[in-house]
Amino acid sequence: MKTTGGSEVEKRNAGERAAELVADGAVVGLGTGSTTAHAIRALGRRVEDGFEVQGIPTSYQSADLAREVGIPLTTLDDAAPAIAIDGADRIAGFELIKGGGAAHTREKLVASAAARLVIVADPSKECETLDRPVPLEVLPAARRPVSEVVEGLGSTPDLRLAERKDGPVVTDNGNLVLDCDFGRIEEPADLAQKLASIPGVLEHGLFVGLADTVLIGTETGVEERERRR
Ligand SMILES: O=C[C@H](O)[C@H](O)[C@H](O)COP(=O)(O)O
Repeated sequence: MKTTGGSEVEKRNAGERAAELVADGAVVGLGTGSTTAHAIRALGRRVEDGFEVQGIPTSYQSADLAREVGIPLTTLDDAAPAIAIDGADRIAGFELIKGGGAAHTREKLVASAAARLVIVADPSKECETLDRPVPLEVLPAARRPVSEVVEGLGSTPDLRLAERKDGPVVTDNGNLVLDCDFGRIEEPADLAQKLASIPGVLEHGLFVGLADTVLIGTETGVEERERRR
């Protein structure tokens, strides 16, 4: 259920601008997805030019790409990111739905540890009110009980199926993903709290109060928004 409606130029403009925001010597959280990939490649080019950064990946995808472009990797055990760069599936102001690539658990961990979270996206991700299914990463043994609780909250959970294998998507952490459609989410903070309290839910894809900067790439440049604290 990836929602990658934007053009590569829009994504690249956002990603490359985010890479410019990284200071020499910084530890950077490396998000997942097609837009963040542009930021990782741009950071790799800066590293080739002598820039020193260390990346904390949020998935196999971002770790492999970082290695490919020469970004040294570290972990949250060893370093705290000054900045994290990540994509989003839906953006309403500074509130997000993430997890279209099933990476939202580690993405939220790294984003929460970072001093600044920069979101990169194309204009197709923007909306007035969050309105897409919210991914939940759930322990395999918790699929049925979690589904029942989520149904009680007014959603019909949908087990995410793999595209190139029979059966479900299995996350990088060995769990399942339930995509839960709540319609228009008028109170994301309230829903986030309810989802976080369900036993067996590792993490949900609502990111509330985490994003500091939103970079929307366009065909000709980047629109930048900074959250006032
Ligand atoms: O699990 C995946 C992530 O939350 C991605 O950051 C999100 O799906 C956006 O990906 P993309 O930039 O490819 O649209």
